[in-house]
Amino acid sequence: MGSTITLKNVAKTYPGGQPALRRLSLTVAAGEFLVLLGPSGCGKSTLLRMIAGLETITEGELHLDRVLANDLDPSERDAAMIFQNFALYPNMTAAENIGFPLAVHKQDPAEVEHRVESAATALGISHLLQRLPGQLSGGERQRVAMGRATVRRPSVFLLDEPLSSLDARLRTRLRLEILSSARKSGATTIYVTHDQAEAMALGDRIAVMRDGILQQVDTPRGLYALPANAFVASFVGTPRISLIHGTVYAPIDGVMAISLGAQQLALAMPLSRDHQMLRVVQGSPLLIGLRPEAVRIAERTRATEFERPLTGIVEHVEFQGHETLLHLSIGGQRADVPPQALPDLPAGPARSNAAGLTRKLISHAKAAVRRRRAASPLPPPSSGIETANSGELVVRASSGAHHRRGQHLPLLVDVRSLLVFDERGERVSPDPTHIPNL
Ligand SMILES: Nc1ncnc2c1ncn2[C@@H]1O[C@H](COP(=O)(O)OP(=O)(O)OP(=O)(O)O)[C@@H](O)[C@H]1O
Repeated sequence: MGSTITLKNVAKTYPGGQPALRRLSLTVAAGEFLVLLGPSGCGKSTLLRMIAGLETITEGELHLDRVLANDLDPSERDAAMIFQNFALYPNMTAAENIGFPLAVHKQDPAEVEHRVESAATALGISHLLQRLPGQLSGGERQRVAMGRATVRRPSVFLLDEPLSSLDARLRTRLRLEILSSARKSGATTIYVTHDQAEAMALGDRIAVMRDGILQQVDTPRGLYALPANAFVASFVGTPRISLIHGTVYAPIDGVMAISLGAQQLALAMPLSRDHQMLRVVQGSPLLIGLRPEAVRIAERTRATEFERPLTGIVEHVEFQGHETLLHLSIGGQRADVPPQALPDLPAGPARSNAAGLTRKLISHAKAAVRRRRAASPLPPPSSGIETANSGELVVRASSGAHHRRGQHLPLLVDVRSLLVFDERGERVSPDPTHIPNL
């Protein structure tokens, strides 16, 4: 059975360096498969190595099954780790490499043979057991390495980008094998990657990190539909979310709308609770996030009660086989993810509590009232769409459809699917208590 891994305000600063991890708190349940996801240098490997006992913890506490483990020797942690380039003993056969951790502990040779065979069968390498590493392909060597890590049946399985040196097809196959082997063994697994597709495919939950700060921990579905901030929104999902600079207009006696530059989206009346809350950020610079599935190509006469029309000019056509991606100009300005990493989540479930968000929004209210006095009315839709800042909106088209550069396309946007972030990149809509129906 796997161990519960608890990190409490864990921090790491390498000698003479910047903090690599800042006060990170996280609990991984026994038997859970957690993926650590983030760009290069965000501290993923550091965290994994601290759990394995290969790196000291500067501050905070690590508990394995509620036992304080900060100073436990790696051999006392019942954890196995696999690295990107796992070294096998070149003069030992695959069978001897896999059985090595058991032989070291002087296990009965018959038991060693049995365990090696069952590990090799699970990984589909029984026929390779008598070969030396030099006689194996990269993928086969990696499976032997996995066999060596799993043969001891550790409580904790730590994988640091184990598939990144393999080709895409093999990677897809091996990641399923890793998943099924982790499920069978019941070990608690932490898997490091910077590949969001791999993270989405594997994780029970995904912990997204940036600059040594935990940004969000959630299921793949939760991360996609309700990203805590613009960084998470843009890191998760293919194709990437379109982030466009926008503003909320909330006239006392008119329809509330979101301006995306040259075009506007009137919000559906009566306003949803999420959209009522947007009143307090009116006039502020915002980032509006549109996932491709929030937009469809259709004439305005086909609009449902929640869809609003936009016009897009095709800037680039990306044929993907099963679908075509269209990069469109809508007269808006593409927004970048704010450069500063947002501070760690508060401990516990407060983040998913609507009251927390409401409090935060209300704290904007005074400033909003001041801005409202100065706010200019909703600008009239402009007659032409500037394409200088081109291709800010990405939408899906069927692979059979033929589109060409410069074509004007009628679009419908489902305003219930808008993700709205403040200037710092923190999500202000929708409300964290429910998931938009993407
Ligand atoms: N031994 C070390 N001494 C000093 N600084 C280090 C050391 N190891 C890592 N760092 C720094 O700590 C930060 C986090 O590194 P880490 O390897 O944990 O990131 P990562 O997210 O795993 O990156 P990658 O995906 O590229 O492997 C980086 O800024 C890195 O330069």
